[in-house]
Amino acid sequence: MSSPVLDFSKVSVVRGGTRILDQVNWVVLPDERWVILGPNGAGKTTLLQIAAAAMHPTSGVATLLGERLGKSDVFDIKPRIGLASSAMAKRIPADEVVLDVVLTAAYAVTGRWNEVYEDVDVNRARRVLAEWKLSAFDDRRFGTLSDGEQKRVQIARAVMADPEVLLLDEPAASLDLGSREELLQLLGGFASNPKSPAMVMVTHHVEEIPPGFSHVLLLAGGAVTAAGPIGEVLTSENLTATFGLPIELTSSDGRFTARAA
Ligand SMILES: Nc1ncnc2c1ncn2[C@@H]1O[C@H](COP(=O)(O)OP(=O)(O)OP(=O)(O)O)[C@@H](O)[C@H]1O
Repeated sequence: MSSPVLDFSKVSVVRGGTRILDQVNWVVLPDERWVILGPNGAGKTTLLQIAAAAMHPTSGVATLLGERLGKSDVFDIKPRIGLASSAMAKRIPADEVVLDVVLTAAYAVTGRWNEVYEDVDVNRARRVLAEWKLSAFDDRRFGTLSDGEQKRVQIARAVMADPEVLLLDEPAASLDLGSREELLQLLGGFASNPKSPAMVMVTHHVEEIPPGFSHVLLLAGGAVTAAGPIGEVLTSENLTATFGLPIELTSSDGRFTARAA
């Protein structure tokens, strides 16, 4: 068995006297694609922050890519992790050209400064932009793109550095139906490629789970209500327990729909 990319053991986070994460145990292997699902305030973003080495647990042990958080230098771990989130997007200058937004990821900075880019990096950035259907936008300024295009640029930027794990915080939030479906198709294609890194995606909606995702972690009140292969764990019963109201789940062709029962 290959080594885990993420290994959480009894991870808890306490902030201002509130227990935000409660004894979370979670293991992610390189070929797995996880969805983290749960209601507002469940602790999903906090869990992702730890997975991104952006926050340390109050107690418990988080091991990222074989490095124990708190014992290893986060500056060694962070470049190996790709993170796309709206918080990250806010740090991208609105007047930055899309090609540079992606290119700067190779140098772990936001905003072009004095770096001299190698042809090999420029070629890779163009390839990644094409992969995320962004070739037509490479000379556009980031701030002029639609929400859907900006989300794809964020992901392309995270993929550019060739991460060993790709973390996506609500990539489909605020997208219209067409943009959402376009993004889910791209994410599904990426997830199905065996060469892609491990993936973890936070979402509020089962409708936003791309086809090809393999596992789900359900979180409520900071605690895991269920975790494991999607086929076993994503059930009406587990969603009912997680969201605290009767929910009926239906699935078709690898996609899911949920509504109050
Ligand atoms: N510094 C803090 N002090 C106290 N409470 C905090 C702090 N940071 C976060 N919280 C609380 O922790 C809980 C979990 O937050 P988190 O953002 O991880 O949840 P989430 O599942 O991502 O929520 P959402 O779906 O609404 O984005 C929330 O109730 C939040 O108010």
